[in-house]
Amino acid sequence: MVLCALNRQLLRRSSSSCCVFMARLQTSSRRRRCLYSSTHGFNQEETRQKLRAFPGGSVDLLKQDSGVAVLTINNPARMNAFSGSMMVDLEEKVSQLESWTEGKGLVVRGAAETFCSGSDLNAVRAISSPQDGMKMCMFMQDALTRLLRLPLVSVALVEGRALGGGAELTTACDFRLMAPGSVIQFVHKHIGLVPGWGGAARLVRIVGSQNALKLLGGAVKVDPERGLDVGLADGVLEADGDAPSAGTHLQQAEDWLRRYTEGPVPVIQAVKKVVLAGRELPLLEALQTEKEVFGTVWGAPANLRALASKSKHK
Ligand SMILES: CC[C@@H](C(=O)O)C(=O)SCCNC(=O)CCNC(=O)[C@H](O)C(C)(C)COP(=O)(O)OP(=O)(O)OC[C@H]1O[C@@H](n2cnc3c(N)ncnc32)[C@H](O)[C@@H]1OP(=O)(O)O
Repeated sequence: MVLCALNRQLLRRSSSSCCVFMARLQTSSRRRRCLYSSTHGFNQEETRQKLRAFPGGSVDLLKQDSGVAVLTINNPARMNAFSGSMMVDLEEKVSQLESWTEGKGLVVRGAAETFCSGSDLNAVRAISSPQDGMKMCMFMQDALTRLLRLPLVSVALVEGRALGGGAELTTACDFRLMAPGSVIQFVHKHIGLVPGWGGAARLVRIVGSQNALKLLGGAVKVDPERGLDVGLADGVLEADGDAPSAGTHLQQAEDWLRRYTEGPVPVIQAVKKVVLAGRELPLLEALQTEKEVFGTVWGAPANLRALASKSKHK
């Protein structure tokens, strides 16, 4: 009796939070609600203005007809470190991707064959007050959480170095591909910090708490071999131009991603949504979300076409 009541209560609660999760998953042209609000002492617009005071570089978005977009962190003079204006750029590009109804995949990479060396240390020195540091942290946590929650299958193409916030950025993608000679390193400890852009929370989910503790506690240089070993890397690319068939690292990353993005947009987006629900929600809520998403593809054109073609899966 008590158990039944508890179950009913849990189901009611899970169904209402599942609706909230589903609403967040819906792509719309509206700007998404930020992870933080005034109750956390955060004002997104005010933080945007403050960050814009530290200009330099850009974050560039190329949406392609294939349904795969390329997001480039572009500040090569500073090894693609994030200036304040680039943080704002990133959040704006994430907003654009949230309303990209034709999108299926995303490659995140750095310009000039290196990934990203984290926050621009000049900006970090200038905004070293705890309050401003917190605001930057909340702004980037929001942008990177929304990046990972996009209904697109995303991959970080790591060439050169991914340091500090750059290492955190790789964890905001579904997959990581490492080029020969590349390094992912959570260098935070060496500068008296811990990750603040959500990188630690995501790292634990990717490699487990034992490995995360080793990587953060030892500020370990993760090369491709170690990346594969601990489960941080999902693949290693061939050296650019090594085999004529291999193509550039970007082409290799797009080819690698294709196996997950081939197919109708609603189906690919649905796959990402159910995995995301499983990753982020307690089981009952994840099941509810899976049911809702299932309802959007059941009997839909791609499903009916496949049934009519009597396809076999040999
Ligand atoms: C909140 C903080 C945390 C976070 O957000 O999570 C961070 O990310 S803090 C930043 C962490 N990153 C670093 O500490 C990287 C520091 N840089 C380096 O270790 C080296 O520069 C390098 C990335 C290993 C490259 O070394 P090298 O190949 O020898 O080149 P240079 O050192 O000459 O660098 C070229 C040029 O780029 C500038 N640079 C590099 N990284 C940054 C950075 N993060 N911020 C600002 N500027 C950066 C470097 O100063 C050089 O500039 P010039 O001296 O003007 O040529």
